Amino acid sequence: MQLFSYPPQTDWPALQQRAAAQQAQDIDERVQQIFEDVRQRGDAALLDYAQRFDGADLSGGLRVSLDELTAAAAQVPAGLQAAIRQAYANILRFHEAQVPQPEQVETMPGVHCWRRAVPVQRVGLYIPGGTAPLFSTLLMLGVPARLAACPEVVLCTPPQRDGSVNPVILFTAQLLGITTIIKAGGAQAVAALTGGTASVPAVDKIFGPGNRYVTAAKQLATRYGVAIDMPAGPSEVLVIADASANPAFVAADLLSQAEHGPDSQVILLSDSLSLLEATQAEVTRQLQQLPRAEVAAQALQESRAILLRTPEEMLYFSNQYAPEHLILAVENPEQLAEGVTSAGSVFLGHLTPEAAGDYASGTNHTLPTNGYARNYSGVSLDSFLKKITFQRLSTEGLRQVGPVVELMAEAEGLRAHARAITLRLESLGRSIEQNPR
Ligand SMILES: NC(=O)c1ccc[n+]([C@@H]2O[C@H](COP(=O)([O-])OP(=O)(O)OC[C@H]3O[C@@H](n4cnc5c(N)ncnc54)[C@H](O)[C@@H]3O)[C@@H](O)[C@H]2O)c1
Ligand SMILES: N[C@H](CO)Cc1c[nH]c[nH+]1
Ligand SMILES: [Zn+2]
Repeated sequence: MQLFSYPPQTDWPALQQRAAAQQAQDIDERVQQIFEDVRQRGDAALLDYAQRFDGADLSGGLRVSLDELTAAAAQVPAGLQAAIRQAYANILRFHEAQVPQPEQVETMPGVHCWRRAVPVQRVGLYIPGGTAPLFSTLLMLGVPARLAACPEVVLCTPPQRDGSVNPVILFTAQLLGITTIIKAGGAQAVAALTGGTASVPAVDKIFGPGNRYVTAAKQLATRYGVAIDMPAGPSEVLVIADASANPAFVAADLLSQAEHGPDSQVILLSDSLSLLEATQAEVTRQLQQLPRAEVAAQALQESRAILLRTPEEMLYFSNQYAPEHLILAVENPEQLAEGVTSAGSVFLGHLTPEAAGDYASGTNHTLPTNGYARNYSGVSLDSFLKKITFQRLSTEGLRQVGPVVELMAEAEGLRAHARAITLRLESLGRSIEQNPR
């Protein structure tokens, strides 16, 4: 992890470009080929990719059978089952608070307008499984999908080498009532959810994080009329730490995102050189103890520890960078938090590790990466809902709003629009004097 002091502000956006550059053309081209292949060969293409990328022989079928699903719980230790249930309850509580309230507005006498939330009808949930089976991600997507009452939920996740799906993922799926589970990962899974195959139903919206192939594939899916939650690629964290921070805690937080993948990026900002140096020493020490040390070490090569001058400067940097996760390991985190304008999710104080949000505190961990926190929110209940507006005009309402519309339509040169009002007003017996023209 390289140490920088006072980098010129003009260099800051360049940090963000790193991942963008990696989202290179070759990945897009590869993903396009995979889409075309899945479109032409359907399930046969999925079977080939499972063999090639996951080392799995799926000739027994792409779908998880009911037997596989029901056998999963017995393979999950009771303690882990209880932890998953607790996380489920917390995530549910947080997302239940997002249930939209009914809206009814009478904008003019007799003009009634209202909005109703309806679930996206067919949703695809992508659960990463390339290097770690992220059953926690299934909770993050499955809980709001269930709360929204989406009628059709299709889960895709890469198979293990023996052709099975990780039992903890299956146990979590059972908890959520999800039964359509496809053994497919990467861009090919996203392609299958986009166009459908014999075994994979096409969906209206695709959710979930993944590596660069998955993220590029989701972005390609939007060109075929399928919606996505957001670009949620390789994990990131930015920590703002002052002299009051504990270097061991900060190092652990940085490593917790570095261990996700070689293309993760972690950034440490501080106005204390001694904190930066102590944290770097801790990172080196703790890294050696990690089973995924090699992965984390690769991520650290493109990560940065940066000495800045003031809390305002650190906040400015962070808002420009727009991290997926922002940790405020400072004495007065509330004050700094008020100035946050771009971040996926924010963690305040020395006792709030980002790992809490990854698993169990209740907030959603599917978040925008690579600077997309500038213009996207993370997954929430809203992501699974569409809001449809309704209206009804009474006689009084038509008389009130009609003349306004007639005038505006005429001014735009759209006579048919005006006539749709005029004919109705005349049917109600509007006098010539009432006519606005
Ligand atoms: N932003 C978020 O909210 C969030 C949340 C959780 C995880 N993540 C990120 O998700 C990612 C998970 O990545 P992962 O790789 O472990 O699992 P993954 O499931 O995303 O990807 C695995 C699949 O990638 C495909 N693949 C691998 N190499 C390929 C190649 N050379 N060509 C084409 N396809 C290839 C394979 O099909 C494989 O099944 C990590 O980067 C992690 O940081 C992000
Ligand atoms: N930190 C990830 C989001 O970037 C989510 C996760 C899942 N498991 C552990 N962490
Ligand atoms: Zn994580």
